[in-house]
Amino acid sequence: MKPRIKICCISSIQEAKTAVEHGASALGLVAKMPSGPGPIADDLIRDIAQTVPPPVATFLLTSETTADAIIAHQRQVLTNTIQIVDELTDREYRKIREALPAIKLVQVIHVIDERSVDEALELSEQVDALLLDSGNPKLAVKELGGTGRVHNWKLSRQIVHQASIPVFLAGGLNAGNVKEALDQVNPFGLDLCSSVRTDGQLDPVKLEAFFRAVWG
Ligand SMILES: O=C(O)c1ccccc1NCC(=O)[C@H](O)[C@H](O)COP(=O)(O)O
Repeated sequence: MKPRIKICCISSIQEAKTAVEHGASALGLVAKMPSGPGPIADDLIRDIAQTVPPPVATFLLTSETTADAIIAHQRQVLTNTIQIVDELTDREYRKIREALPAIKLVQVIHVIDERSVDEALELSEQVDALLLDSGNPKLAVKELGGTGRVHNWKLSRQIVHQASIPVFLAGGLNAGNVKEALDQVNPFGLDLCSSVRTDGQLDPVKLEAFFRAVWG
């Protein structure tokens, strides 16, 4: 099956249109974060999400860590998917589902060591998909994505093989390494931000090269 491609860090209606025209099946809209190149204002997330045609998914990337705050955040921006980039400290996934039954939930796992595999498999029971990324939530200034770094794909491969829900691979993917990533990890989808940008703007030439590298 052809891997789905999610283009993240979308920062304007025009970038959303460009990514969809190239074949993106999901767009990432990054809200306030402790670090990283992608955040935009909630009003802009809402404006962009409203222009995206079905069946393209709109992911709100939220750094909120409680169910109540995440529910309130989605209600401000009205995306059809929530990507939780940090730990949901109260583990109240069910509360989010009850409040927002039509909204899909994606949990990010920052793949660091063997414990990340256990964490991923445990949380896979609670959400619709996992996204494996290369951040580090333990740093004084948390890194929750957009690092441009790859992580240990052997661990990601274990998660993909053992989880019973779709898994996206993220972290430092580019046109030059994506074939190897697909061979090693075999994810349902790919997610990327840094490598398809030039001076912070989505670059159609880099986007084209990435899609060509994946789909031929
Ligand atoms: O880009 C950011 O600023 C960011 C900050 C915090 C969480 C997520 C963020 N970006 C969104 C993504 O999910 C990226 O696509 C993902 O981390 C991969 O990024 P990259 O390694 O740059 O391709």
